[in-house]
Amino acid sequence: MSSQLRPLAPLAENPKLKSGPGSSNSTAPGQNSRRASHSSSGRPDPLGTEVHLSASRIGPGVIPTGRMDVVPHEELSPEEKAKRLAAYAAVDEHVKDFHKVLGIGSGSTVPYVVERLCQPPHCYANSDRWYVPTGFQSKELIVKAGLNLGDVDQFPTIDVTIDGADEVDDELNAIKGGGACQLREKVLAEAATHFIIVADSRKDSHVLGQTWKQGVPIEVAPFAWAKVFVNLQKMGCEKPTLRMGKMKAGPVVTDNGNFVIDAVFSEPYMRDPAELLHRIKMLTGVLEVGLFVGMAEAAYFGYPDGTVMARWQDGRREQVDATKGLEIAESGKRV
Ligand SMILES: O=C[C@H](O)[C@H](O)[C@H](O)COP(=O)(O)O
Repeated sequence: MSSQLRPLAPLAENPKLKSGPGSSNSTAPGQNSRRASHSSSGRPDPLGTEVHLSASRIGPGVIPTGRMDVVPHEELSPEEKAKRLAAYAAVDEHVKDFHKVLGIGSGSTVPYVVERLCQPPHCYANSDRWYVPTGFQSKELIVKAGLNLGDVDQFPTIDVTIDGADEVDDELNAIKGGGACQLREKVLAEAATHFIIVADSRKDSHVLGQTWKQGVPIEVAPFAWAKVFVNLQKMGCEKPTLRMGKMKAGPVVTDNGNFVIDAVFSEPYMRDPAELLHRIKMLTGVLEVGLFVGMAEAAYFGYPDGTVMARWQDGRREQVDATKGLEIAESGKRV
């Protein structure tokens, strides 16, 4: 029977693959053939290396349009409107034309960040700008919007990272990782010159743990999860839980192939997030903790009444105008 089967052509001899995406002969849409070390702005690639082809465009059937469909603002729920307004305000206040590398966070608020970045005036800088994702979801957002996709190993210094949060305290410390992205998110937050949080008003809190009741998300090496679990209990964690998948038997597996333990700590622990972070991180098997302490420069909270409150690390609070991009959002046009 095997004699009837024709052997597959080696990849290099397959004419279809020779000019296909990812081939070294191909000139895929967008920036595939561009060397980051010689960008049109003359800005050098931080590592002086050629951009990886795989980093430019991904996914079968993905057509980078450079455009995004915008849902008319009036069609959104009050919570979604609040997220959009917070995202628009943060982009308008913190992203400048000269910022050439942006970090894009994860969650349900961040799509509005990308939406605004695809609108005037920000979109005019996009051909010469690189976007670094914090996980699968934001990678998809970047690719589908037709933006230049980069990675943190190409751009270990990022101009601005904008990300969501599960809860933010009075000092802008945050719980993150509700979507299990905290490891990459923290790397991109740390790599950023400016790390900005966007959220709706439900995340605006005084002490961590007051509104986010499911605990601190901790990414752990799979083989070590039970050991970390027991050590968290010994440390005083009231209720560690191995996060389980939905529509999947077994635990959630992160974009990095790890597990997540959600660890609830009582208020005295949560009032000193720096100490708690340090202690959890010292447990062998822990890869990253979803406590972002002293990292955010500002946080933008959208309220259901259409206002946006910006909070700063020095304690300043100010209401900001978030309506600049709404003309486009209200029309529901493609941008
Ligand atoms: O792992 C996920 C992230 O930390 C998210 O940024 C966080 O869960 C907030 O997400 P959302 O904007 O959906 O509230």
